[in-house]
Amino acid sequence: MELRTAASPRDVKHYTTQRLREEFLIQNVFVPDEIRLVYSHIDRIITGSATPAEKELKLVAGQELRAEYFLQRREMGVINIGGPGCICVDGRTFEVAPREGMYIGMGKRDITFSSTDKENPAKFYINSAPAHTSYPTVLIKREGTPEEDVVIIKEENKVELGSLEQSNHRTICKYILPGQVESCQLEMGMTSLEPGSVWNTMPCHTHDRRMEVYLYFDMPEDAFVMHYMGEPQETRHIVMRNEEAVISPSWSIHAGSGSRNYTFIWGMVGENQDFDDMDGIRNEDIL
Ligand SMILES: O=C(O)C(=O)C[C@H](O)C(=O)CO
Ligand SMILES: [Zn+2]
Repeated sequence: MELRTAASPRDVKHYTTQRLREEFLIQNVFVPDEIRLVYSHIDRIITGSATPAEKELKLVAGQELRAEYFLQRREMGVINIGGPGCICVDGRTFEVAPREGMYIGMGKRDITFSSTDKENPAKFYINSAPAHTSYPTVLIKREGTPEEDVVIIKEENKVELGSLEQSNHRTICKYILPGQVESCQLEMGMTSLEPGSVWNTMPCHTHDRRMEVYLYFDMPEDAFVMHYMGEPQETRHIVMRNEEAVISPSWSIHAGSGSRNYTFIWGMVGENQDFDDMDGIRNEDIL
């Protein structure tokens, strides 16, 4: 597991392009037949993936957690951005179709990932955070009929906003948050931009009580997103390619404009789970 330390805004404004990328950008997120994880000291979020192709992959705690098993003191959210696959949690197998997710509660010991078709492997994107209690483990679907251990995302949690005129027409689909899927601190969701719209999270915001990680995807090789970070009056950009993630400290804006439309997964952890607790920054005030 790779370790990233926290960073002060007073230092970050002096970073070169390369240093900014080393601290905040996560590349090679999905590697076939590997579980790859990055541990950040910022709210101790773990960001990573399981990409089972030829073989089943088992999640283990590793040296860094000094735990008997990965979720001994943690919770995790997973969203599959690849082909169909399965996640087995303590002997119970969940079939996870493309764009479906899971919340796996603290205390679940044995977690394995597999793909249905090795030619079109599942790509399980993972966010995990420290937890204090165990909430139910559920499969999260965007549509369908609720069943035992299966939650359907409520219509009120599919929020369309922005406009083509402002190049930011998009839908925020909230997978894990209070009232939808309960968790200790983790919130996760997926935002999809309409064709012709390229701006996410604009007008932008900060939220001092939560940090956030974005994973950009659904982009061809030659496309990119200029991801903007930094204090609102000290903005910097990171050029991001398909299936790369970026860490955003609580003091930083997190927005992007792409060379075309794209999709991204956001994950937040921290002091509260109030999605609307944001400090909006007026377009006139950003520097
Ligand atoms: O496009 C957007 O706007 C978002 O998806 C915003 C993120 O969900 C976010 O930053 C939540 O704090
Ligand atoms: Zn945010």
